[in-house]
Amino acid sequence: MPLTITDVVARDIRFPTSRSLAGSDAMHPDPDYSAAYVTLVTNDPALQGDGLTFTIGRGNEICVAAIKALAPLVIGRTLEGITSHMAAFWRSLTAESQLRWVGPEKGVIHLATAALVNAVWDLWAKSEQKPLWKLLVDLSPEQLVSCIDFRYITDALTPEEALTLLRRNEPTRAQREAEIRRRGYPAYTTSAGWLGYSDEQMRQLLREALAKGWTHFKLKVGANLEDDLRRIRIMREEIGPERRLMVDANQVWDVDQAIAHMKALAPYNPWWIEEPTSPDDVLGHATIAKAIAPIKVATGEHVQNRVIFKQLFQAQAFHFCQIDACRVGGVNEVLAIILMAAKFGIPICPHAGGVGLCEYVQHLSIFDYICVSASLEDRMLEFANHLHEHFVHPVVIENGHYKAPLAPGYSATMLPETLDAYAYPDGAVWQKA
Ligand SMILES: C[C@H](O)[C@@H](O)CC(=O)C(=O)O
Ligand SMILES: [Mg+2]
Repeated sequence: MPLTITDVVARDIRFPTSRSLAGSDAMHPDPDYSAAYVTLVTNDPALQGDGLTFTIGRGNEICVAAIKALAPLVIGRTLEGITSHMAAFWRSLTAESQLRWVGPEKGVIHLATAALVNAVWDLWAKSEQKPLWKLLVDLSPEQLVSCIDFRYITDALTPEEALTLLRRNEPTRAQREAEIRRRGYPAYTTSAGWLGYSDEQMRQLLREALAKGWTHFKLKVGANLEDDLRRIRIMREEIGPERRLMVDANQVWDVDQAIAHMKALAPYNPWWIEEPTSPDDVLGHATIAKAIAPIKVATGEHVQNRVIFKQLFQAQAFHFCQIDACRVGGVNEVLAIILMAAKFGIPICPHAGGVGLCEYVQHLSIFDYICVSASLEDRMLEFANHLHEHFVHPVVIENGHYKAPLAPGYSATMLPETLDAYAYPDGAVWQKA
């Protein structure tokens, strides 16, 4: 009997993080970290696929509705039927003849696609008894390329070029895998620098983070210049002149404002400015990047699909590619972006400030290192220290590094008691509120 998806359960899970201001930034001062959470039920009671897409509260119910709209495209399909034609499966979701109109390949419908597609990859990895990164690492270059829908990107990356990029490092995959299993993947922390934290709280968290061995720190900016200057001075004082400091404006500025603001912060030696302006403004990013050099530009958590990433690469508009496991349409599209980044020589530093994102992106960076980039230079995973206790296999951090996850799957499976208690609006946590 082939493994068949018999049902799709979509849940609205929300955590009241706005009460502590964890996750706050200049554009999103009160996020309730949330997940539109998918379970693929199969004809094997011992095997299910779990996936999620990340939102920050209100609107999560819209993602759940979109998942329900896509579910009939998945129910009744066999895992083998999907995985043997991965690119066609992905296109069957993103190019569905009527649903496409409410995208295409962007916004709520694409977030929902990510939840479903990631759940399929989780199911595949669990059925192979491998963590997702290892499933990817064990696929041949041909198999990896066959997972990608190249529509709209062949002017930047052809399937043949993707194959060449993957074959380049194939003979040395094993040594990098051994290294990652031994040392883990380097990371930076965002957890001390949320915008809503007081100066005292920030100092305290920075001291704790330094004691734990963190060497790279991100600070939220963009409220007003006076506050930003005070907060960046505090962070520099605490971490010293050598450690890396990155700032993140979460899209609040116009292009000229971003340039002026970053010139004012330049004396504190920020390494990158993240999301200085609208994520859709490719040429605006390029203008900012030119004007504020040597400060670099990072973006990606709101870049909606591989097409906009393609333009950012082509226009030399950014220096760090911050893929998000849920913003684009799941693992398949992430593979396309990782390969384009390799071709254009841009390092991948995934976005992970959200629930479940750290659990996800560790797999993507480990795959990138072993199979594609073969380099750790200027590459780091983000770490945000929230809500990991709700996962069956939470991330493990040691001395500023993610340890390679070893449990089968894509690591986004939540505990059953979490799914009950944090269900919105009926779970105990929300009923009490
Ligand atoms: C609303 C989120 O917490 C956002 O601020 C995360 C983010 O920008 C990041 O982690 O980077
Ligand atoms: Mg950010």
